[in-house]
Amino acid sequence: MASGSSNGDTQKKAPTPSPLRNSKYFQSNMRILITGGAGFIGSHLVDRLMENEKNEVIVADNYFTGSKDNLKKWIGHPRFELIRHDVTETLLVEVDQIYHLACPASPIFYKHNPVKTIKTNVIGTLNMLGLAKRVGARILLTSTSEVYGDPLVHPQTEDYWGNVNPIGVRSCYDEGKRVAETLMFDYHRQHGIEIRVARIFNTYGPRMNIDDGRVVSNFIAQALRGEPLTVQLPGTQTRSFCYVSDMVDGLIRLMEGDNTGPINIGNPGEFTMMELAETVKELIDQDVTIKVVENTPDDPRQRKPVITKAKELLGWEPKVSLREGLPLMEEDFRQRLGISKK
Ligand SMILES: NC(=O)c1ccc[n+]([C@@H]2O[C@H](COP(=O)([O-])OP(=O)(O)OC[C@H]3O[C@@H](n4cnc5c(N)ncnc54)[C@H](O)[C@@H]3O)[C@@H](O)[C@H]2O)c1
Ligand SMILES: O=C(O)[C@H]1O[C@H](OP(=O)(O)OP(=O)(O)OC[C@H]2O[C@@H](n3ccc(=O)[nH]c3=O)[C@H](O)[C@@H]2O)[C@H](O)[C@@H](O)[C@@H]1O
Repeated sequence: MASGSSNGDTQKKAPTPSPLRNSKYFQSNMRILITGGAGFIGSHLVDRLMENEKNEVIVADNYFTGSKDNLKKWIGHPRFELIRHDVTETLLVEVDQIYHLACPASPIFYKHNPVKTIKTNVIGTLNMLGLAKRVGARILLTSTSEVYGDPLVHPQTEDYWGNVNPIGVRSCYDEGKRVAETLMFDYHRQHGIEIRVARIFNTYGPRMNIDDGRVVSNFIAQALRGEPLTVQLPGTQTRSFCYVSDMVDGLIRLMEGDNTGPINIGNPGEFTMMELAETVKELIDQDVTIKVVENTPDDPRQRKPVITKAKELLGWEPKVSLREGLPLMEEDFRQRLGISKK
């Protein structure tokens, strides 16, 4: 039985997987569903899981912020399947593990249709838990550091309950993810489902949408186009940035380990947005200017993970520093924008 939940471990027996899984004569592969697998983190997770020849990967995505292009090297591969599917509808597949990522992550996208965002988080997670229950699959939710809201405790540990505005413009996402976490733990306690909950902190890397609107992709695209870097007020707000390969490694360790979580997965290096802009300017183009612009409501003022649990329980810590990761992302953005180095 998985451990690590301070929220009451279940006595329920987990649902049994398909009899074929234990068959003496049928050498089955591990079947893994990734919802949101056409997106930024999801497509890197697909790449990593496909490296293992014992894995079959099924991606279900509605392409709202993701794209087939992110998965083009796997389309047609015999161990890979891509389904256009919206997780707010039920999905009938036979799988052993579910990585449930489907949800727009950039604030400009999740605020674009907030009712859809909350449906994705609540109905989408209910549907995936129902699937996990029916087929006896283990399910991992990619929750977020946004469950801590505008945190009054700094840095953030997993036992902090957060400071979230329940009726604000970010609530569709942060309250949506909080309900998704609740559903995960209720299905675990009530039905014995094997759950894993990751609280992801700001992650960046190649394949982010160029016009995604998140800060690292904005600054890199702006620097490459020779446009001013838009630092939103006050500029002293902080974030901790994790490179995507480290994130994928953490998610797989969490799925494969014995701990339910929630576990913070992020890079504890903390930067103000002004420091991030200065770093991008120094690395990419010292001639670009920095322009201070209005912010959006309820923007968290500080964010930094405590990763003691991830270190102790998963043997995980990030390896790629911001100064190492930014040039890797710059290279990818240069190729996609067709801008070569001066
Ligand atoms: N990147 C980060 O910094 C970060 C931080 C915290 C949590 N997360 C979480 O990680 C997950 C992936 O984030 P990302 O950065 O790759 O974002 P992303 O927007 O690139 O990927 C999300 C994917 O989900 C798909 N999707 C959205 N709504 C869907 C729906 N209703 N049905 C099916 N598919 C749907 C999108 O098309 C996209 O492919 C999300 O759950 C996000 O909340 C990300
Ligand atoms: O890690 C997390 O938990 C969350 O992090 C991000 O949310 P946020 O930190 O608000 O992401 P950004 O939009 O990249 O903003 C980061 C900071 O940069 C600032 N910013 C953003 C864009 C910009 O052009 N300039 C700028 O200064 C914002 O005001 C904010 O303070 C993600 O987009 C969420 O999906 C994720 O759940």
